[in-house]
Amino acid sequence: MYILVINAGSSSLKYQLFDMPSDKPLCTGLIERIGTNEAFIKHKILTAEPAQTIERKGSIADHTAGLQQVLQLLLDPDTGLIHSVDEIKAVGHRVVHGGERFASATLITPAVKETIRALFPLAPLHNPINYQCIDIAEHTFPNAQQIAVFDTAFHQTMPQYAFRYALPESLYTKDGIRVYGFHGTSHKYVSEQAAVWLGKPDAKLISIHLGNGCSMTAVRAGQSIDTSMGFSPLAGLVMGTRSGDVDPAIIFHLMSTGYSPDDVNTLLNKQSGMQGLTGQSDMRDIRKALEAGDRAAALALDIYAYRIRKYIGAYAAVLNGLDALIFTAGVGENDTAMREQVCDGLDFLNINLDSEKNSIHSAGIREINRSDSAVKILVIPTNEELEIANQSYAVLSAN
Ligand SMILES: Nc1ncnc2c1ncn2[C@@H]1O[C@H](COP(=O)(O)OP(=O)(O)O)[C@@H](O)[C@H]1O
Ligand SMILES: CC(=O)OP(=O)(O)O
Ligand SMILES: [Mg+2]
Repeated sequence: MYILVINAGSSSLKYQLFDMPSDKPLCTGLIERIGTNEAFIKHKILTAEPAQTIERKGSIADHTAGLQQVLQLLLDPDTGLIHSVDEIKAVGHRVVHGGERFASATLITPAVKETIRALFPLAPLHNPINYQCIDIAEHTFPNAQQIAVFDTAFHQTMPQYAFRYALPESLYTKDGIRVYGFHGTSHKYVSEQAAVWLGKPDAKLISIHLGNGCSMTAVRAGQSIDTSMGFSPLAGLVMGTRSGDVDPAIIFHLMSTGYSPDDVNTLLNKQSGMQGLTGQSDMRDIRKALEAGDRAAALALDIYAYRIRKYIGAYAAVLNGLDALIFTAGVGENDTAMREQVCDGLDFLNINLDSEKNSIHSAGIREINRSDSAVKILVIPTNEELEIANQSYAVLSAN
């Protein structure tokens, strides 16, 4: 059975076509820098021998335009993997915010769509895009089942003392103001891989997802017990364009100087983080700036790494011990220097990185700690699409 998975992030769209239940990927693709004139699509056909890659560069205005190009590639008379839309039996969608309603994946009904829409204000960079992708997929594949897999679901195991803010109770009970946490599909996937790698189902883990959005999760025995994003994906670590943690009083101060609520929202979500500190949000560009001697880039990288180290300390305390740190997502998997900087000076926690192992790139799971390090340091490529395909298949099997 063919399941198409659509993973729309804030600036990218990733997709994979799987033959389920064998987990076999037939094609995989990525669109990056959506919303710019330098967008590009990389579409890899894995059934060809050797694998064939089709690349296109140019302007892609938004996720809708991007997804339409993906559908053309899938249905292309020469290189397409499907000849009729009905070959795809289900479409699994990443949906970032599921509120408290969804602790697991679900079939998309009009009521589910309405809930996703009601959560737009809480995930303004994500839920509207996820909703658009669902609309397009329903239209393009009218006979396929549509399934939503939520970033928030994995974090529904957090204890109340971790997910509640110190605010009047009615703001939680009536208005749903609490920590939800995000990137749950990725944290779940890599923490399960780590537990298998360690041979320890009850492992104490800190999962560090560093993409455009960045978050960390403390995982004990396969369950999320705390996470760095909060009510929205704006809290916690320094990100590509998001500030992460700031003193809320800054917001009132800005508003007293003439910022509107919308201005502050745009400032913190789109003009802050690495973008605000350096003028660029993509870590590869920031690394180039650093090489060229840019002092703002050096400081921004220090702030980015320092924030991660603070959360490692906090989560080691919350877990009362630590078996492994996991680095994942674009920056976590690829940025050797950032992993080195994060782990430097954590030897009191028995976290000891091996610089040589850290600098070797290879596919699959890698252990980059010294052999005498009590805490393992793992690089685990995330695969949110595979996790979404598996959860979607499970939903279909149960219905
Ligand atoms: N080789 C690399 N070195 C450093 N950063 C990288 C590298 N490859 C990708 N990245 C960074 O990873 C980030 C994107 O990560 P990704 O997980 O794809 O994000 P998202 O899913 O949020 O779009 C970008 O900041 C990009 O610069
Ligand atoms: C929730 C979130 O921040 O997602 P992304 O990293 O894909 O923007
Ligand atoms: Mg992502």
